[in-house]
Amino acid sequence: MEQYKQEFIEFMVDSEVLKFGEFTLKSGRKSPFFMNAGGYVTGSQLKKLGEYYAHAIHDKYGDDFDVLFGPAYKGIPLSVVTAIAFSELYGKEIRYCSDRKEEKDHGADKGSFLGSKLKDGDRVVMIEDVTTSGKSMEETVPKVKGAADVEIVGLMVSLDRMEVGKGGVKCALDEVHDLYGFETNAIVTMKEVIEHLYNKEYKGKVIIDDTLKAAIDAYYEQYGAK
Ligand SMILES: O=P(O)(O)OC[C@H]1O[C@H](OP(=O)(O)OP(=O)(O)O)[C@H](O)[C@@H]1O
Ligand SMILES: O=C(O)c1cc(=O)[nH]c(=O)[nH]1
Repeated sequence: MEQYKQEFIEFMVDSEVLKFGEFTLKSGRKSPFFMNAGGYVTGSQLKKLGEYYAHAIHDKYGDDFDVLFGPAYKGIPLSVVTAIAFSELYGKEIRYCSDRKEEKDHGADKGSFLGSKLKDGDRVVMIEDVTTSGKSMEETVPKVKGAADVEIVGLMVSLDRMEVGKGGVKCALDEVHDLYGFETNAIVTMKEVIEHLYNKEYKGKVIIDDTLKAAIDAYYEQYGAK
């Protein structure tokens, strides 16, 4: 596994963003792990997070795009920190845009979006923390396409949870690709997280031990891509 992937996994652990326990997901699935991107809270964590995303996006999609779109809520800080990092690292001014979960009915920014207005001809990169079942993309892509005549270049998530989409067979990220025709990529996959943390000491502690690994395996029996 590449060095930056190992560093990113350790960054998630150090930032207490990668959690193990019992969590109910947006899709209703009950998962023994959860990546809480809302847990990046300090200036230096957010700066680093933006840099990881900017590198990954530049690597996969280049810089020929105009807007980073992050779905509410956690996509809002993700798109903001990545737009800052992109300008610092690559000297390219990318605008950020996000949707609102509730429509705003007053002020100069009424409507369902915040940040930059989407314009005809914009090339858009979608940015998310995770795609689990694809539900969020299913809700967001029509909103983005409905706002202007834009082209979605691709989606970047930080963790590919490697779960089936709503079709029940393919990985959700592949399903999103098939459905909408844009590329989907992740900084790291859950397989890489397990490879890096299972039965290995990190800062004096084994984070994924046999018991936790068994719970993760059972989860993948049910929800892993077939
Ligand atoms: O692929 P899916 O099954 O849709 O799951 C992934 C989505 O679920 C979470 O959003 P959520 O709305 O729960 O969180 P937030 O409001 O904290 O961003 C996450 O941020 C993704 O957007
Ligand atoms: O599917 C989800 O709701 C979900 C999974 C995850 O790992 N992190 C998150 O914020 N949401």
